[in-house]
Amino acid sequence: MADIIVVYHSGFGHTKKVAEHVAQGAAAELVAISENGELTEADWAKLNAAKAIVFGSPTYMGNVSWQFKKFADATSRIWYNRGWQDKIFGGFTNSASPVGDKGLTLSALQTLASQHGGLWVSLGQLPSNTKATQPTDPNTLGGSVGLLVQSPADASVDEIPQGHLDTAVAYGKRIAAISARFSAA
Ligand SMILES: Cc1cc2nc3c(=O)[nH]c(=O)nc-3n(C[C@H](O)[C@H](O)[C@H](O)COP(=O)(O)O)c2cc1C
Repeated sequence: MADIIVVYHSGFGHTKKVAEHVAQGAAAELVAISENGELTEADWAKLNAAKAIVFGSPTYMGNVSWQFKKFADATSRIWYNRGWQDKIFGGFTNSASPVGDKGLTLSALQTLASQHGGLWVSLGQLPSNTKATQPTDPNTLGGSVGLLVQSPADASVDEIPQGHLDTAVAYGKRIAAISARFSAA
């Protein structure tokens, strides 16, 4: 099984695209939360065996999607048994507005990781925030807690700004590098 799992929900494909880029950077396996907010038993086994878990959700109405929340609540038995204690965690969200209350979603992801006794990986990248900033630059949304991505409301899945996707790959690489440091020799 893969050392790193990116578990995500995506209603319309944009967050899936972000998840694919995080997974590319982390050499991770993707696990999709279904439209009913569920995982297969095989997927749960992958999460339980992973060294690192990366949570991904679109921001819907200023928080995670209900499907992601259903998944989060379904981890309560694992929480009780401390099944994910001391795993590495990261998280990302994607939404239409540059801000769009994405911070609340990231905070929910970080809190979920913390409830499980996890070690949270911040974004670890400087913001691109000068007048000269271009859409191809990294971290133009200035995230720090985790990865923020904007998919403008009229953007197709193929129109997510490249800089945001590059930032996703870099975040995945950081999670993999930190995970490797925590691996038993
Ligand atoms: C029910 C719903 C609520 C949304 N709420 C927000 C929001 O609070 N902030 C925001 O910036 N975008 C919001 N959006 C836009 C989505 O975050 C955006 O379209 C995102 O790319 C969807 O990702 P997905 O294709 O993975 O589902 C909302 C969209 C939907 C369908």
